[in-house]
Amino acid sequence: MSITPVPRVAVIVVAGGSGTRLGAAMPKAFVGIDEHTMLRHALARVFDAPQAQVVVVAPAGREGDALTDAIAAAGDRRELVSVVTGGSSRQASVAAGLEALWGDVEIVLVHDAARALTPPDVFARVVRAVENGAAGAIPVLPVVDTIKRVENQRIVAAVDRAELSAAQTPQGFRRGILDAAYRTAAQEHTDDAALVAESGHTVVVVDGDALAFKITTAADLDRARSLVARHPLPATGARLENPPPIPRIGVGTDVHGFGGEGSLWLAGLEWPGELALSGHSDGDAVAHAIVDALLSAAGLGDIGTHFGTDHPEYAGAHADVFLARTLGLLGEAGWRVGNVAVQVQANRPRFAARRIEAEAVLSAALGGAPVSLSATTTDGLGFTGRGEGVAAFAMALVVPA
Ligand SMILES: Nc1ccn([C@@H]2O[C@H](COP(=O)(O)OP(=O)(O)OP(=O)(O)O)[C@@H](O)[C@H]2O)c(=O)n1
Ligand SMILES: C[C@](O)(CO)[C@H](O)COP(=O)(O)O
Repeated sequence: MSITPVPRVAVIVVAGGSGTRLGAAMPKAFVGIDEHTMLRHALARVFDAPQAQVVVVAPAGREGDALTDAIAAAGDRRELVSVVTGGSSRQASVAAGLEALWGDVEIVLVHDAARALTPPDVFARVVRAVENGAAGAIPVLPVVDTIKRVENQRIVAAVDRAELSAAQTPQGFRRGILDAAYRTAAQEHTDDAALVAESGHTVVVVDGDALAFKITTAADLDRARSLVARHPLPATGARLENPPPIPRIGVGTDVHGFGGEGSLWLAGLEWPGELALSGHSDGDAVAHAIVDALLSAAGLGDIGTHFGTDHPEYAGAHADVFLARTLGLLGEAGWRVGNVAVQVQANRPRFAARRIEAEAVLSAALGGAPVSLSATTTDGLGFTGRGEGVAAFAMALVVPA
């Protein structure tokens, strides 16, 4: 009985670009989608299929960061990973990756780190097409817009979109064919299929995937962030099949001093006859601590990110405005509120008689999510004990919507 050997597959993950169109303060592959970088997300999906070798192409000076991401994604397959330094174009970066391939690799996939959410199925389709005899295979999606050829701001022709496809990665090739195409390339191309076609080989297409979109602009990054918020990466090296939706907790604190004008507003209630707190808004430390806890749980920054003093619309605003906006931010990112617990430290006001009322008001502002409130004094210690102000501490749980 003869056994057909399984071809050795390598993936070159190109992460060497600067990301000028994204305009972040760092090379694009190291921008965070959540607590993980774009590169880490791309590699998690690469490692979700068995590979013989993974070569990461990093921008000069960021090789160490790339190795950290690669090791985290590889888990117990650390020995498959290497990092090389990229070049001044994507093509030069792929060429650097090709130099690092092991001698026995037979099929090479080239993948953009910028297509960070590409599902493992797409890799499998590309490998299968090359295993079945194609010189090269790339994933494509149909073009959905009406296409025009434009010159000098004028339409000069309509282009039949049925003839067009949008190319994605990973792009896979027989190793010898890709090596030769890179050795003989006469010009710069934006993808590998173009070099292989230029060298006289036929490249076939397989179905692409909407999730394999390239993170090119700030809007693409927002889209990736909102998708990942609902399905975060599992722990180091773990497989991605059916990732469980993980709830997240967050913490928030706030402090305001007495000395504001008008009435006291605290925990969403007005307290006639009590000293007012000072602040850009109404100084409601309880509401603000809850906002911080919810934003922290959803990984959406903190109150200053969304409600800073540079937002005049929040001057004097009460809890309902802050909490409704926070609920909206969470919803856009794919989260709903599980519950909130908040504790106030203050000599005054006395919460015992109005605790239930405050919980109901805060809960209503959060779309009905349970809010529990407790209050304490500090035995005369600290600024709250001296009656100078109020402190609040909140914890929140958010769950995927
Ligand atoms: N010198 C380069 C340029 C690009 N790439 C990689 O090629 C992929 C596709 O490129 P693109 O999205 O165009 O990335 P950038 O070149 O970084 O972006 P921009 O064109 O906006 O500067 C990315 O994963 C990018 O890191 C690379 O490895 N080396
Ligand atoms: C390789 C690629 O992602 C396939 O769509 C694309 O060609 C990269 O090109 P870009 O022009 O540098 O974005």
